[in-house]
Amino acid sequence: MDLASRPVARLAGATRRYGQQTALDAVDLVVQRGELLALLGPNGAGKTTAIGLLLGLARADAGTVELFGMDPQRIEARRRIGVMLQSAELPPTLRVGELLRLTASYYPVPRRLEETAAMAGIGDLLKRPYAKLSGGQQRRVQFALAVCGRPELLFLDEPTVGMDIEARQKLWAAIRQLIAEGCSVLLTTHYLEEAEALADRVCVMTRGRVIHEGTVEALRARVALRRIRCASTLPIDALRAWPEITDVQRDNERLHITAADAEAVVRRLLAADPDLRELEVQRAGLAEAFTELTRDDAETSANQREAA
Ligand SMILES: Nc1ncnc2c1ncn2[C@@H]1O[C@H](COP(=O)(O)OP(=O)(O)OP(=O)(O)O)[C@@H](O)[C@H]1O
Repeated sequence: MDLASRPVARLAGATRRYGQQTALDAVDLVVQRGELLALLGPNGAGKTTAIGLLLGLARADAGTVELFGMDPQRIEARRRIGVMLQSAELPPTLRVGELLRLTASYYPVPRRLEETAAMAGIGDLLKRPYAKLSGGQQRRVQFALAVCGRPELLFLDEPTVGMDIEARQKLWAAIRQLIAEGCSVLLTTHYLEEAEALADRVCVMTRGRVIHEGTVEALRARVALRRIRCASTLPIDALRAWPEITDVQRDNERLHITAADAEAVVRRLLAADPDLRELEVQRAGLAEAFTELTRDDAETSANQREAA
């Protein structure tokens, strides 16, 4: 395999246990060069554990873990990554500019300080002590520290938690710029719109296992649901009784309906309410697909437990 087509990070059959708890159960996962892979899953799914193995913070009990084809604890591998974890313990008295200079000094070809600061939107914070910043500002500084070394692979563990909408949009733009430069990214997030906005591929985990892997489109397509919106006075209790409808909510005069067979529902709606207006039909998004997948998996596991 030539170097360019080799994955930048790889878990193969990786298992990690904590006492009786299997946090990762024979997980296969690869991050290819230049892609953004979003790791999704409910709390406790094993996302942080998977990242911890790839960072060499913990060892796998079984299976293979590689960063650039090497053991993740090798310094040659570590110099090529940038990391933004959920919690960061940084020296509180250092000023932001000092922190950036110090971190950049660990890398062979770091970015210029001004470039990093512009990328993370922290140009006005460089002289401030880190501990005095707001939570959202600290997250931006942590992002700057993760990218200052011009990493080939960036780990972002729930990077936009605590950020306001504007800060989140700016961070997304910076991530897109990094991808355009050829950087690979492994991102975990609970915001499905974040995965939808950024990811080439998504990997959905629950209870230590990967239950789906593919493009955002492929994940959406696994759920055939459509979202129907319209303005109508039809009572939702009556609509809930229609077998074609999966879910229905009312927001003032607007109805929000989820259904697998949208055409059948639309025909029935139009027949039932001649005054119906503002009809819209859309494919369901990642949120519905994700809920459906994790519910299916929970049901399958419950059935397996019953059968055992
Ligand atoms: N150091 C540890 N000691 C004991 N159990 C742990 C440890 N780290 C993780 N676990 C357990 O392993 C499982 C997976 O946890 P992990 O933090 O990887 O999940 P996650 O998908 O990152 O969750 P979240 O979305 O809440 O961050 C959980 O059941 C957790 O309790």
